[in-house]
Amino acid sequence: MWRELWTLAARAARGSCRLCTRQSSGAPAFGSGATIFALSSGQGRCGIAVIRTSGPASRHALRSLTAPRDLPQARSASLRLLSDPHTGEPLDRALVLWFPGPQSFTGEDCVEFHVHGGPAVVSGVLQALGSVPGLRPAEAGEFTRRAFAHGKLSLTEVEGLADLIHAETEAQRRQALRQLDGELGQLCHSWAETLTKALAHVEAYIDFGEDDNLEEGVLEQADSQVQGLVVALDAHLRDARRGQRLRSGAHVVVTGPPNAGKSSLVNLLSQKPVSIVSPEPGTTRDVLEIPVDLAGFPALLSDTAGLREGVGPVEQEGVRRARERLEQADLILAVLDASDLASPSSCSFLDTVVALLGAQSQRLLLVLNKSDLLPSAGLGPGPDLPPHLLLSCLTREGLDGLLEALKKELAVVCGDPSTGPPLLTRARHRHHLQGCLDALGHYKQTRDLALAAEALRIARRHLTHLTGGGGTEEVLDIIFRDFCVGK
Ligand SMILES: Nc1nc2c(ncn2[C@@H]2O[C@H](COP(=O)(O)OP(=O)(O)OP(=O)(O)O)[C@@H](O)[C@H]2O)c(=O)[nH]1
Ligand SMILES: [K+]
Ligand SMILES: [Mg+2]
Repeated sequence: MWRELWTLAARAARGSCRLCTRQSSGAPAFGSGATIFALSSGQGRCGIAVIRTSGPASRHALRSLTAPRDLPQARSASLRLLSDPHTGEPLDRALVLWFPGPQSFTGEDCVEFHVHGGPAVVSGVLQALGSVPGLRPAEAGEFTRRAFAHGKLSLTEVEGLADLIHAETEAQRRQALRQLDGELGQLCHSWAETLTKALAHVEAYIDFGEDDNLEEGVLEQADSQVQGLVVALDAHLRDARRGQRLRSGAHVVVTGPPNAGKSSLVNLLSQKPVSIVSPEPGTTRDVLEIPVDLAGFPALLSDTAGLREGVGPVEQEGVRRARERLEQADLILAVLDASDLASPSSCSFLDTVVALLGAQSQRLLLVLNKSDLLPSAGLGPGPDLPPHLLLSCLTREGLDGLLEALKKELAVVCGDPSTGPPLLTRARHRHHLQGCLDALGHYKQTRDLALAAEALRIARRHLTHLTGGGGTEEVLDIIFRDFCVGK
């Protein structure tokens, strides 16, 4: 239905182009080009829906729908009767907000209509806007794109905004807000400034190297600036993709011998019956993945087949897949049956998998499940155990402790968005930082000053591209594709 509304509005907008009358308001408008409009709040029946416009005809659109009233005071809400500009038919009693540019989200003249969220009201207002000359429906991400074009947001801030809209966990929200605040962009700007200084020194030496007036040691200064930058960039790139994990989820893999309660744990953590649980060993055979919010961090939780040898070909394939998945894990949840620690399958799991993964320093939490089956004295004498947590999937005892431990581990794996330097959340960020670092490598190697200067320019260009300066259209298209219509 929403698509139909949209087509109607688009048609109304196209119709108005044929009639094309000039803007009647004599006041100078801020911004240029077409004026766009869209439903900016979520789709579907709701209490209040927000429709907004951006562009020079916003003022005219507001006047047309609220005639004969004056423009409301800038940036404060006013109650107005909206009616169709052609038929005069009342559409809704709504709050309207008038944001004259450049003090608006896009930097252009903008209007927000906060209307009642019924489909008929929304479609009526969209159609009315479509019939105002100079207005057309917005494309996906077009409001944000205009904000970027008018210097209201840098590219990393745009990405932060997209992430904020899509954020599903607390940690993602914090990270997105920091990026929206421009922290990563500011860091890149300060790095680019360092490079500009170094470049100025090298160029001065090229131009006036023979000149006695040139202060001593200009080249050495440039070298030490570059060296400092290399160290900083290196540290950022070595953050081991934490920011990307925070954006797209850490891989958390549940493993253990058959029947330890792996699937029970996956169901408990995801709060959904995603995996089949049964008393029969070998129930899970394929890798089962589910995105979850683990203690505020985004994770992709994988349930896997119980590890054992000498079973049928199907289960063996499951075991092979489980091992493969373990290699890609950011964090492993190793599960054992606490009441069955002396069994051959538990011992073999502890001796091989847990010991091996520990030696490879992969992050691992050992969970002893079914604690409800233990005698009241707790774990009896048994094998020497590495640090572990006791849990009962059945009674949920120990769940809080496990979530607390998961939170600590995931803060290491994903980076803690409340502290520390801004994280690189996208492959694009890494690409440009690596490009910058490579160019600085060339700078250090070459003995030719002209080539050294060029290397500094290339390095600086990578940093500028990262924040969207001189960005190519394709990059912009990819980034703005993440947005929905109305944003
Ligand atoms: N008493 C008790 N039983 C549990 C607990 N957790 C799981 N179980 C039972 O243990 C059995 C095996 O549980 P699953 O979750 O299927 O174990 P699994 O490790 O996924 O098993 P496979 O997929 O076959 O390797 C089921 O009968 C569960 O009900 C627990 O905390 N306490
Ligand atoms: K089972
Ligand atoms: Mg299972």
